[in-house]
Amino acid sequence: MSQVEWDSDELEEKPFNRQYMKRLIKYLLPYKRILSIVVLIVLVNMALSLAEPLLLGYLIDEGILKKDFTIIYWIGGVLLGIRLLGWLFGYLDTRMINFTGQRILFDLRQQLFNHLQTLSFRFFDGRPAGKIMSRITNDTNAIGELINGGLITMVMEFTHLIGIVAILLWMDWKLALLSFITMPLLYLIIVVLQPKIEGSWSRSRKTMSAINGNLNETIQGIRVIQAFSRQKENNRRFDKLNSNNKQAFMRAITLESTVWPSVEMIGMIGTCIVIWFGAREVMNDALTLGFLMAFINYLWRFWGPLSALSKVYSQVLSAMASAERIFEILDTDPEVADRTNAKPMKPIRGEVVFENVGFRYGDDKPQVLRDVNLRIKPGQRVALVGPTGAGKSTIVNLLMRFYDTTEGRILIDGEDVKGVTLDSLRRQMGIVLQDSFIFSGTIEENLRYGNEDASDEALRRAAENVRIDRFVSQFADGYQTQVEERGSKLSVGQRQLLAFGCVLLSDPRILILDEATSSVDTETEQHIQAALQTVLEGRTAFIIAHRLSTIRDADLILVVQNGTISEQGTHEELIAAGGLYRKLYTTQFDMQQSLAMQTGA
Ligand SMILES: Nc1ncnc2c1ncn2[C@@H]1O[C@H](COP(=O)(O)OP(=O)(O)OP(=O)(O)O)[C@@H](O)[C@H]1O
Repeated sequence: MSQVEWDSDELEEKPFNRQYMKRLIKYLLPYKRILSIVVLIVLVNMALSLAEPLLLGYLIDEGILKKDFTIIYWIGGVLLGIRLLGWLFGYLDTRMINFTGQRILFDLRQQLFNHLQTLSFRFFDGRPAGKIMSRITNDTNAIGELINGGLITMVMEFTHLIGIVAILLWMDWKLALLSFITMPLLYLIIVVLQPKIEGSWSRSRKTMSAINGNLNETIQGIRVIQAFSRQKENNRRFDKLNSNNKQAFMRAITLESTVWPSVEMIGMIGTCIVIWFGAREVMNDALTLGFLMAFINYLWRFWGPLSALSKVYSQVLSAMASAERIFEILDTDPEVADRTNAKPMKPIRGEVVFENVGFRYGDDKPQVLRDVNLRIKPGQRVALVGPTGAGKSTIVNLLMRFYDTTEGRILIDGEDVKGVTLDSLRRQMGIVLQDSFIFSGTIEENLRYGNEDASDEALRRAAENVRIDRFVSQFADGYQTQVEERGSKLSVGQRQLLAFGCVLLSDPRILILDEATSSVDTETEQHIQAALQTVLEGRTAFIIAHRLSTIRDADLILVVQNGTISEQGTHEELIAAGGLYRKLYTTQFDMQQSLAMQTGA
């Protein structure tokens, strides 16, 4: 599978690829019965509609010219019947194909979503969330459109075209060939201009997605925009994008409005040749009037399928681009996955050992950790400190098995984490990130995120222990209050407390905590610290600490520097050692002192 570009502008069309088409057709197989019925109905409908001009010719020759009203009534009735049947078949077809198309879309989207959730962090690194989302929505839609409309149009219009050509040749091959004289001209117009039209539609769509991207960024960043008074500059940028879109659209529509009328014009030349030649034949009694009318009627029907097919073709090409992107996701295997002989992790006591652990985020990326050796006893409270980018988060990422070590191994209670099932391991571990993620739903649902079956009593106790009961009771709906995605209804401190509550309820044996850097008011800070003491009790804990004052009583402090543990010990030991920790501590301490003096606290 080719490497699909994620950062650059994604191509909207790709050449026809038989392999992708075969894979796409596999999604149709479970519905082959219903699809065969659809195709059958389409073909019957097409045959009925193709009979119309012949019936019309018969009506003229045998009914009108011979003044036979029985034939006129009969043919009129049959034509009406054909249209009625056509309407009924069309209705059935549309329903069936839309139903099947939606089922296939449903299957594809579900498969993608399920697969996406199994993918490792490395997949998401460097792949913008917006683009992943667009793959699941836009790209599946493009494929859905092809199935819904495209494939049936293709079958229908192709048989229509073949049917028309066959009937024309059968009726009078010389006259048919004469009317095809203009074909090369037509071919030239379609081949040269149609890609240009598609190109300009594609530009129009691209400019539209630029508008969407800009809108998205503006809404997400509205606070920063207003804070920096950037509205004017933003308006200018948006204005440019907006007029790009307008121009692209106008060009597309101008081209489109010239091509099809010219195609019809050329078609008319063919028809005129038939009229000039055919009329003479009718006058010489070599052809009947009804025959000529039927022939011309078929000629007029020729352009519809041609235009529909050229549109379907570009639909196929854009579905190829979508298929490539979708299959790239489906073909990516999760890097961190259960080994075939993985066993469930026993109930964890909490001993953690790092043995010569080394790590890099990618083969072409620099070494981030090297020779990390640690031995943590069950229940120990470990603090990780060090400059930004030193590797603290990486250490906990490895412990959670978000990534696998590239060198060395990590043992929990003597078990190599790579040898146990991910589910059994992660269920016994908990993590609270700096920016606690709140899912849309109620506060209770968020609390239960790690343990849906917790009793109401346990929920209440956890909430009290982390002191969220106080602010929750102020909401009219209490624990049933709906919180929005990313928890914008809650303050930073409240979100952190909620995340603690969730972790407490899921009762992990090893807890990882990325201490919030954002400052909260002193009272919330005290709440957080008190809640933290409860949450940490009886668990092995790793705390990535930014405020060194909060970790003075940690059992072990690890100083991470350039991907290695440069110092380790208790606060007193490290201060006495006079290394980096002492430097960091005294700098922070001095800063706090001077801040306190300035604010008069
Ligand atoms: N997903 C990633 N892909 C590639 N490189 C990464 C990734 N995450 C982190 N890094 C790199 O690994 C190094 C260590 O990063 P890490 O996040 O572990 O540092 P940290 O000590 O936690 O920093 P901070 O205190 O700022 O959070 C950095 O140089 C960073 O650029």
